[in-house]
Amino acid sequence: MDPLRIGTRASPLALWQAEHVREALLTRDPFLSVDLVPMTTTGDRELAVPLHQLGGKGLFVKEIESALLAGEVDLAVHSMKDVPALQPEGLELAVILEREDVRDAFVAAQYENEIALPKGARVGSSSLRRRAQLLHRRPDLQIEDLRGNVATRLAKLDCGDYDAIILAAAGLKRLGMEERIRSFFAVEDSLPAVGQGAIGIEIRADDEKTRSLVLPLAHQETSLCVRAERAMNRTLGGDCRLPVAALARWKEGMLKLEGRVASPDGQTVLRAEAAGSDPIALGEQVAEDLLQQGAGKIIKELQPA
Ligand SMILES: NCc1[nH]cc(CCC(=O)O)c1CC(=O)O
Repeated sequence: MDPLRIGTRASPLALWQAEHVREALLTRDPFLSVDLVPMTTTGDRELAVPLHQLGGKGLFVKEIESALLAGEVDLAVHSMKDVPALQPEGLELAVILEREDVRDAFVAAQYENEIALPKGARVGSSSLRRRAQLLHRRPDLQIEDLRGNVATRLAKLDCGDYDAIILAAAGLKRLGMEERIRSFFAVEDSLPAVGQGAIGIEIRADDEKTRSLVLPLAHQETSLCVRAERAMNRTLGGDCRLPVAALARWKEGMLKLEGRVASPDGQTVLRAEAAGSDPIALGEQVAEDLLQQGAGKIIKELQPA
């Protein structure tokens, strides 16, 4: 049988995630043959440009989606955080795996957490979402751009470019670098990105063979939560470059979704929350609430010209 080809970014975290999917597939069927096909994306290449200024959505997935559509790979493994709210015609997010830690992590040499940071300290993050929420509480801090894969960002911290940096806990944990985490942000303080901590599998919508192989890897609860967060993002017209945050949780048969849209300077943080059972309706409801409060204006001002 032809090997199943997994398209992935070439970063260590992306390779870990693709390998994780490969192993899960092989656990179910040891006779499968599964190859990884690593690729470099625009988001990996354009490191000099702040994320939110790079034009176009899906900078970390576009090349992989093209390879999928062209039949060069059979499935793509993504960080859900990097996947735009809409899939290209012919592709489908078939599976979302169980979520890792959703929180943002505080990483620093000298300081234990945000409270310990002196006035005017330099914090590295290229995420407008992290920047805005941190500045909301600590307008004195200097947030500076920080791009590159996890190891690159840690190296920039280690050489003294920043007093602290913020990274997703999930990435550090997966890479076995949990000991670098000095503390975790409470989700109330740094509400995560849509899909943060979750891995998704994208396939060609008409590829029933691959679909049946990957479907057993789906995690029901995570799927519901991430679909609610993504429905919110879709309604807002947002993507991971914008100061948009969301977290859905599943409790006793009910979904609870909290969403935020912030101005990049952190002065305005709009918040909305609702509960329900249908993830799409819930996501749309929370988005409508945020739009009522003026989220559209914040998002519009941030769209590249
Ligand atoms: N945009 C890069 C990216 N995409 C996914 C993760 C972390 C892992 C995850 O959220 O699943 C990261 C790094 C980071 O935010 O620190």
